[in-house]
Amino acid sequence: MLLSGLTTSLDVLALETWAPGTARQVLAAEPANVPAHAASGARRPVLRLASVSLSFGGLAALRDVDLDVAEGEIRAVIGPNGAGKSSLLNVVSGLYRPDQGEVWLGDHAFRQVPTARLARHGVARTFQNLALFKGLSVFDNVLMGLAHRVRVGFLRQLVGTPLARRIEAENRAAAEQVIGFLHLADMSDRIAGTLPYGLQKRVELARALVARPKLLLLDEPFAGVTLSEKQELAQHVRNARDRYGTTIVLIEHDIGIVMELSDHIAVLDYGRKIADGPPAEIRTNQAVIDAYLGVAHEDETELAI
Ligand SMILES: Nc1ncnc2c1ncn2[C@@H]1O[C@H](COP(=O)(O)OP(=O)(O)OP(=O)(O)O)[C@@H](O)[C@H]1O
Repeated sequence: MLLSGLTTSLDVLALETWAPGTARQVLAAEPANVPAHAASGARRPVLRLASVSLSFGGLAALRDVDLDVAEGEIRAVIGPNGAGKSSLLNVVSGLYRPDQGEVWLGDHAFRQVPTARLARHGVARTFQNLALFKGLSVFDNVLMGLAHRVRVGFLRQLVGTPLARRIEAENRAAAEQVIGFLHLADMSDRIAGTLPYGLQKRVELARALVARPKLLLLDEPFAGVTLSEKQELAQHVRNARDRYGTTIVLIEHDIGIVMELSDHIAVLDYGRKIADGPPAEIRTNQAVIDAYLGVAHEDETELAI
């Protein structure tokens, strides 16, 4: 418990923190161009993809994709099966290194985002298949969302000290806060694996939010949950953006919920971005309609454009 608890106020110890305006640029494998928003003085996007291409053998999963996601936005990335959605999310979270292009997290430009330092760059993600510790309580699962902030060696030195106790108290308070915010307080002591699937998804959201990420990546957050759970979860996602100002990027097949929830939607088809705009525009975009009608999956055409 102490180990998972020892993290919070050690913002001081974070190796690198997200500090727009003051952050140094790191790890640009090649010299990064100054992005247009910086040159113009416009507010910088929280996430930017610049000409990102990725291929597997001869197969192009992403082709020259640009994407700007503004602070506080809920941005969905949709597209038919195999369009490149997961590839895009995996590039943003550093699991894949693009063949070409850059990913910008605030002021930091990367050819390959360093997965191990994702949290320190203010990014959290959830996974399509739940990645909870099923044998731990809801509370302990949420605490784990803070476990990245302190180095283990330092943490050992701290055990038993007043600082350690203070950090643990702060972590527990942060976990309680987000658990309450997501209406999970009644089941805080329950073993996560015993909860209905929709609630487990909510616990995963709580764990991703506890460190107050600037950017939250949601990988098919509504897959496998019931209709009413979907509505609840969507409301929680919206509340998280409203309360914490979290910028959210989600990939999702349920177009109905995407249309309701998103401020903007980017559409991929065969690895190319074919549209990007507010839901009303996407709904009537002919290239999008053609892309969806070109595949014979009912769940995708349901949204039907
Ligand atoms: N690790 C990999 N190795 C080889 N090919 C891959 C790999 N990951 C993705 N691909 C291929 O890249 C293309 C894009 O796949 P991706 O999973 O990104 O699409 P998607 O839009 O997320 O699809 P889905 O909706 O079915 O999950 C597909 O043709 C896929 O087969």
